Amino acid sequence: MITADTTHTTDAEAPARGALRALLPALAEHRAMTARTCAAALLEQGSLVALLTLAAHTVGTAVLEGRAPTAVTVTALVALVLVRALMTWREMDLSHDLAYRVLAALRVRVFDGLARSAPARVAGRRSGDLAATAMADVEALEFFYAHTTAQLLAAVTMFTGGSVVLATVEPWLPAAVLPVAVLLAAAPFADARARAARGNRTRKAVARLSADTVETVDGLRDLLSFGALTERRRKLAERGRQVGDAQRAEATWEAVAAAVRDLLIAAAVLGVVAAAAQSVTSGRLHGAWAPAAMALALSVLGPVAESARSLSQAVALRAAAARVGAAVKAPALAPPPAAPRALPPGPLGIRLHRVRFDYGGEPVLDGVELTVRPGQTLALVGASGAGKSTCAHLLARFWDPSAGAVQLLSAHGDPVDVREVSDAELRRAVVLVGQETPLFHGTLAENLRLAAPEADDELLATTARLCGVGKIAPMDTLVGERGATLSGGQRARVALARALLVRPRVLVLDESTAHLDNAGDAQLATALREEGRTTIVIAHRRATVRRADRIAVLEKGRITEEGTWEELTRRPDSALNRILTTSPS
Ligand SMILES: Nc1ncnc2c1ncn2[C@@H]1O[C@H](COP(=O)(O)OP(=O)(O)OP(=O)(O)O)[C@@H](O)[C@H]1O
Repeated sequence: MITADTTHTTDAEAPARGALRALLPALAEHRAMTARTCAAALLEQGSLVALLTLAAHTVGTAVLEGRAPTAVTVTALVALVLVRALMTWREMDLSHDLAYRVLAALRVRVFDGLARSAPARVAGRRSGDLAATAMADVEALEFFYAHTTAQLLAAVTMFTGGSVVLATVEPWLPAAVLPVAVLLAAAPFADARARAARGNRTRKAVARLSADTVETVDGLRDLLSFGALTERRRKLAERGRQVGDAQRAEATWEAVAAAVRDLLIAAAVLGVVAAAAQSVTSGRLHGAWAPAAMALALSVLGPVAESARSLSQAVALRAAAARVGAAVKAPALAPPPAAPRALPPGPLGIRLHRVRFDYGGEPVLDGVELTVRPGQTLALVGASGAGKSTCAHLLARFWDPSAGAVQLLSAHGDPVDVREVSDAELRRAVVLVGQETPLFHGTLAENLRLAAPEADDELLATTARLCGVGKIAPMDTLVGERGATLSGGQRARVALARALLVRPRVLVLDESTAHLDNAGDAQLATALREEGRTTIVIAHRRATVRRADRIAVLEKGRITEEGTWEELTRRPDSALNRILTTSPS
């Protein structure tokens, strides 16, 4: 059973808290680099804190005591400036390097997740939406990996160290900065739910815009011929506005949060100034420490505020993190066997045994019983929506039946459940060719070799000739994205040749020749028959059905009729005759 995709939250809903935490283990795979990044962040922040504090103390001493700074002090200040500059570069370089490495691995995992759950889960979702998860969401997480963890660690360390120094100078000075630091640190979590929900709204809006844009580009020809471009443009503009509105709402709240942060820091610095002034006037503190304490407070609170801002932004990324996490963890809908069984050698037959299947609602297949002997060609016939393609997808094990079994039969009739066969062996044994088999941007030869990269030029040429691909264009011709430079019939020929290169023992043709004219269909049928493999042909064309050794009719989720063309067409009231009345010749 295939259920609807549940990885998405509604617009207003905040995604689960754990979504961001789940991103952390990816850093563990780059422990050494994470440690170097943290060290660089510590040195970057530490050098600035030391520089500002020492400079303020030096100026205070110069003003109050009329003493010029010593050579050691000047050297220390210059050294701190250099360290700060060096570490700013180093920290940025390392944190981005780390983030890009993590993202590169994450992109592969998202792709693996999509591949694992394809096509069942993918079928229910729009390609633009999937592209948004694979690209935009992963990209958005760059901020989390490059600007959050190391900086937060360094900010906490600097603040703790700075508080200790302040306490050494004057025991109650930290009292002015501590409450502010706590408030700054708590702020991102105070409205985390609302912030995550706002982030979710933005990501949803971006995903919808992406899905509509991809659909528009794909369907440009039809939109143009129906004169529907203006309406589509209006829809895209509306989607763009929705993205803008969602982003504006985020920016507005971010601006308010920034103002509150600045206010808190200013209050803390004023508190430190007041406390230091009090201590200086009462004689407990040397006057030079007043500006130094102020500089110290400011320089340790700055990174805390910056980390609070980063955390706030990271909270808004929960939606992206949740979508990426769901894609990475997507379970396999056709899980691999624990102990794979080898397929018997020789020709393979097929048996669908009491197969039931549904897409989450009413059963599409409800006890299908069908056997195809090794080497036989069977035409599977049925009205539109009867479940023929679903049978084909079960045979290719895109997904598994909810009851019953899909089996491959040895020449002696011994069955092997496709669930027991390794993915690699099954892909070599059973090949499905659909009506809209996509071609990829590249040459004809590259498209043919997709399924059999090891195929040599001779085999390639023979197969291409067999399927009439040789007449289309030279093998090094670029076919354009999705085979856009080829006609429907030419694409069908390439798709069939590509399938034959695998030398499958079972070939499932789902309306694969529907784009061909009758002569082309007949020529390909001859080419395929010569190969002598077991074939299931799903077709509406009368001539294609007629050529099969046997014909099975699928109705109401079951095989209701089976026999040869002569047997089934002899009876005027047969289901086949009924279906063929509305089929092309
Ligand atoms: N991914 C899917 N999710 C939900 N329902 C689906 C999905 N794919 C197919 N269906 C439904 O399952 C039923 C059988 O579809 P299927 O494509 O197997 O029919 P078919 O006999 O191949 O039709 P056609 O001859 O028009 O290609 C239809 O009602 C269809 O709407």
